[in-house]
Amino acid sequence: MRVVTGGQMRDLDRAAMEEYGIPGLVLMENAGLAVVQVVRQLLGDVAGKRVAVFAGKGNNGGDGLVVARHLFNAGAEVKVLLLARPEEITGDAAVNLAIWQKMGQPVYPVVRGEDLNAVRLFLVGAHAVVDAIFGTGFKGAAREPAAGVIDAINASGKPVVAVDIPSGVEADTGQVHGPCVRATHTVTFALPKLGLVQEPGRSHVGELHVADISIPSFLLENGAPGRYLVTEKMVRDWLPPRPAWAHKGSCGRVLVVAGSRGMTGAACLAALGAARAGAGLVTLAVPAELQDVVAVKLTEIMTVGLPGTGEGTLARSARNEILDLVEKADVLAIGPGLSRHLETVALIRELLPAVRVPCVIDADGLNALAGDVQILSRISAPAIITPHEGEMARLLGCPPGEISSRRLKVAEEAAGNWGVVTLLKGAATLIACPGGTTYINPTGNPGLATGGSGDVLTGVIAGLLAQGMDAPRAAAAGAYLHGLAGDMAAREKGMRGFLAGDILELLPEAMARVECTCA
Ligand SMILES: NC(=O)C1=CN([C@@H]2O[C@H](COP(=O)(O)OP(=O)(O)OC[C@H]3O[C@@H](n4cnc5c(N)ncnc54)[C@H](O)[C@@H]3O)[C@@H](O)[C@H]2O)[C@@H](O)CC1
Ligand SMILES: [K+]
Repeated sequence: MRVVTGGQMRDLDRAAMEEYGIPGLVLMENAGLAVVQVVRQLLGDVAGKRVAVFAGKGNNGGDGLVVARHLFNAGAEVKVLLLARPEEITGDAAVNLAIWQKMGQPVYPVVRGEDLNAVRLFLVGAHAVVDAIFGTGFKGAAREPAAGVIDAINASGKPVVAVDIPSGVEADTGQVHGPCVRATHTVTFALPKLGLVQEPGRSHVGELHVADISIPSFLLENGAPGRYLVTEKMVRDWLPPRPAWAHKGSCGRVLVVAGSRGMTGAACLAALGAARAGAGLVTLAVPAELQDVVAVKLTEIMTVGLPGTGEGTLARSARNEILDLVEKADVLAIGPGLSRHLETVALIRELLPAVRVPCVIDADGLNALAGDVQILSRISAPAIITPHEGEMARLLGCPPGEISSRRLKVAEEAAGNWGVVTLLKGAATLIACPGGTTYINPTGNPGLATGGSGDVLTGVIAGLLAQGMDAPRAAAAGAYLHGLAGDMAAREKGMRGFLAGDILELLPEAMARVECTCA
């Protein structure tokens, strides 16, 4: 499903109105009706229920006035609290305000500090709150009186249905710079906005509903490069079929180059991730002194010992042996637990430009490139990098704190500049592709912040690549399935304590769920 900025949504609204003649009032009416539907789901019969509708001075407030009218007609006791003077309301919102007033219904302006007492009083008796204060036109931090109203709504503990976006979230970034409504439900119109699927905005959304407001569907999903939320259906459609005549040689061979003394777990988890994702054959190559250790840990994975340094890391002299192994593989996954030993760093830097199969580069495979990141542009095969924010900061040579507020921009610039699929881990994981498409992954939970989780992801992506998926889809589907397995682990074992091994255990079930569910 496509995800848009506020500006892109305005363009779509405008196209619907100007090119197709759909009046703005019709869009606003449909928007309001969609919100009413969710309020009805929440309250059941609305007759006699008290609903506080907070309306701002823009079109989001206009939507709120439509909601108020329909709830009133259904018998609800509706209070409209207007965060503006009535004369400040213009356009379609003013039409809906006039209708409301002609129906003999009052509006309660909230424009001064002392009006907040009345707001708190209304909230005490309310069964539900409709937040139509700010929509896609909001930027920065809410000023008074909206700031105080938002705090009062949150303090009330009442269920809140946000109109289009919780007030206080910036639609384009998900940034929250001041007071922000914590919604139980958000009804967004036509397409999700970027701010609804990126933190910290995402945590304010509650249950997300995407409502049709009659914008022609071909305007919304035109298949052009853009930002897309990964859905279960997309992953199902992408997963390569496994034909009846499949044999292990036809399901892809993955070579995992990973591990160092003290970091054998990372190597094993990556190898198992590839196998669990369905790769036919997986070979794990580690420094020779570790081969016996990993061979004991792994039953289904083949192991190879490579020349090592005195510190138990891969030696520079391993280059040719690795390239020979790569020749026999369909995919290379490199990086988990390799260490930052100078010789190993040199090996990685020399090796990558010579690789001719699709590869996934993670962890120390990426750390090795810090300071010489242009090596990525010299990889001739499709490549996927999977940094977390710290690794990305190292690659870019900037402080780690500078990534989190502009994750989307960072990932998209990296993909464009380096010509590699860039999977930036975190909530939500982003997969930016050199072709201009970015996928946003909705699955996963904070429990995934556990050692080894990223190594499993590297393996899963490599396993999907080996089965014939292209790099963007393998990365996006890998993130989706890995997050889904994490969500299942959280449900089964509790979010705080599940381990990377639990993600591995649940991957087959996550894939089965995606493959079997009907559209
Ligand atoms: N035809 C359309 O464009 C449609 C728009 N719709 C609704 O309209 C919304 C967008 O409407 P608008 O563009 O009027 O914008 P908003 O309704 O989001 O209103 C923005 C208002 O808030 C003010 N504002 C911005 N930042 C502020 C801050 N930090 N503190 C205090 N005030 C601030 C602005 O000056 C502006 O008056 C959508 O979110 C959606 O709910 C829907 O009715 C569907 C159709
Ligand atoms: K809102």
